[in-house]
Amino acid sequence: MPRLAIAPDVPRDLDALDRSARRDAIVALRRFLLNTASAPHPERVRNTRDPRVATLRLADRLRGVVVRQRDVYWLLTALPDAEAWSFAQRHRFTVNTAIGVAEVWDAEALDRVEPALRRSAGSTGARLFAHVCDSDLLGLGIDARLVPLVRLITTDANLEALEPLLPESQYAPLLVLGQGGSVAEAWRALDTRVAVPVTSVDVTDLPAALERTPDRAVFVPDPGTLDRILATPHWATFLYPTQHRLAHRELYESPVLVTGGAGTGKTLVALHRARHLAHGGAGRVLFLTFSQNVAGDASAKLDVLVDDPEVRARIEVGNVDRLAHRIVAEAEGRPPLLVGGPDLAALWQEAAHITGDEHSPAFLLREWEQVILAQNLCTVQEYLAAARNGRSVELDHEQRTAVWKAIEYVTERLRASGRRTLLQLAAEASTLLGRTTGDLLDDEGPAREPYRHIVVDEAQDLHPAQWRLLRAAVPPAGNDLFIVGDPHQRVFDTRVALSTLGIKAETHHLTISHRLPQEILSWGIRLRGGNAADGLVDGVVHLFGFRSTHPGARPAVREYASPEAELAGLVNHLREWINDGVPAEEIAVAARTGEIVRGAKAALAEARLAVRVSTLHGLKGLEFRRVALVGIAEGVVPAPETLTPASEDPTARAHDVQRERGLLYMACMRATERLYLSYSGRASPFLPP
Ligand SMILES: Nc1ncnc2c1ncn2[C@@H]1O[C@H](COP(=O)(O)OP(=O)(O)OP(=O)(O)O)[C@@H](O)[C@H]1O
Repeated sequence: MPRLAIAPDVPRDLDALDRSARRDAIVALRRFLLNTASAPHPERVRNTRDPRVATLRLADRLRGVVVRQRDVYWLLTALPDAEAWSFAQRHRFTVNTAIGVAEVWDAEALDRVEPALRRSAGSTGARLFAHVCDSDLLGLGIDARLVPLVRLITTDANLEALEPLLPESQYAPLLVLGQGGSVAEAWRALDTRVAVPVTSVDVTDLPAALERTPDRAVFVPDPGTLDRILATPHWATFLYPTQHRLAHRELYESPVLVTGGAGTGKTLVALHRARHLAHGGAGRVLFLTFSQNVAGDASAKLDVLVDDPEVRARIEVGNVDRLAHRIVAEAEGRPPLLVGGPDLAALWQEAAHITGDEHSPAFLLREWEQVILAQNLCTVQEYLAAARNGRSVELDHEQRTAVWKAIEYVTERLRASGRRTLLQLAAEASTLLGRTTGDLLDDEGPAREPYRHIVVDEAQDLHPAQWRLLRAAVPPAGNDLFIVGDPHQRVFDTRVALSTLGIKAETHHLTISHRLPQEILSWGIRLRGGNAADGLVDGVVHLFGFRSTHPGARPAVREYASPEAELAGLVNHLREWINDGVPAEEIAVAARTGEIVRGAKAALAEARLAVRVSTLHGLKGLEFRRVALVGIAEGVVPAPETLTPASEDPTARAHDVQRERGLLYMACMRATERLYLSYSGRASPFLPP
């Protein structure tokens, strides 16, 4: 039986066909897989650079190009006859000598650029790779036939022009060396191309190389798998090498933390990891994300990703608040009551008052959440002795006693009315779990298994009380916690290093955004300030090396004379987008305040533009082709009422400003294609000049 591996271009090529040609091609591929009498036969092509190349006739005037070795056929593309023959003649195929991945070369194009490179090299003695010896190039897997060409490269521009002609496993190390990086740095770049680590490489074994190249080749064991691959998006089948390596490792001895900039595929890695763990069958998998909104999105993606209903049933999707709610409800026999925002605010007002208004309600709330609940301090003695990390205003013994009294006032009132906050619920739930054998974790009945694996998305915004709950919800063992997050996109007030909570995680970092065009990404980095962010990791996470795979349009920033003119401008802009052919459901509009959101909703409803409108927070974890952010004005972003007065606590204020900046940055980073921002009056101070 032939074994078929398909490249990511194949589903795209078939999608571009008319219906009947597509259907014929799929039927032909099914026959090929089943090796029936009517299956297409490999047909030799004259004058190929690689004798293993052949074509398969898939439909009328349509051919698939395959590279064949032993029983394996690597289907690269499906094209009209003449184009398929030309593709087959132009390309050659190799196995990278350093990392063992399969490589595709447009050899004809490389032959064509050689004379130009030789001419430009003749006019200067400068050589971009003069500082690198041949053995280092060869050691990095640079193809022996490419080395003479590399020696002709004189400038960065020469090298950049070669990018589209080279396999990424060749270009990535050359780029680093060309920019003056060391051989060790070039190795690190090459490492991003490794999905399956290898100890020794047999360059003659293409089938083995394909197994190590999951972004370029996926084996199709049966027609059912073929149908699934053709029916699902690229991300469901073809993970990029680092993503694949992270998601598919058999065993992580300790918890894992994957950080990375916006659109680097963290959520996709987390979803693939959940599938991998559920397939392993060692026990239930809990996939947690921050809000119910995003949980719905994750659940839909898992439905696409996991076709076996039994495996899918092992993965539960939720958010941490729901988990806490459920555990407390089950233990207490009824759903817990939550306190509403205005009632809680009133209680903090009263608490500030009874302690002589020495501290503002906001100060007391922060002290409660960031010191007391964060460290699970239960008595005044514990509080008096506790470290107050991140709080810059010193409190002496007497002041701490007064603050404790104020906090006790609020917690007593809550207790008396039987109400709790979500963080209290999380703390309560972890205490309850500590006393059970895990039966509180089960929806369906008592005495079932606790979770065996927890996968956490959007981890940057979890509070220590919530982390303690997650730690209690999964027994410490291999593959217990798989965590992904981006501290630069934090939108709440938590900046906790996992190690301080007893979660010693192995960390990994993703740097390539597959969502954002480079122009939006670069502009966003300027908005964010480019500086490091803390939280999750020990130390800080940098934006260094964060880049995109593709170019695009620069963000459009528009100033208007009045809020009314701004909304009229929004309507016009959205009409242009719709006229460009962008479906309304792929457009999002967002603003910082509920009032501006309401204004935008009314204006868009009147203009009959049915696009999604939300707060900036409401965009968390989502993505849209086009994003419009309105009211990005001074006095609105940052929202003044969320900022601690500098006179009260300058550190808290700096954190508040950074959180608001992170919120706007996160919202900008949702756009896959176009970003539009507008304001009336003066621009938000966060907008880069
Ligand atoms: N392997 C892949 N195949 C196809 N598309 C991908 C792949 N990886 C990432 N992408 C693209 O990048 C987008 C972002 O992926 P994802 O949502 O997982 O990123 P993220 O790092 O979680 O982003 P954020 O932190 O901003 O929420 C995907 O929706 C998809 O468009």
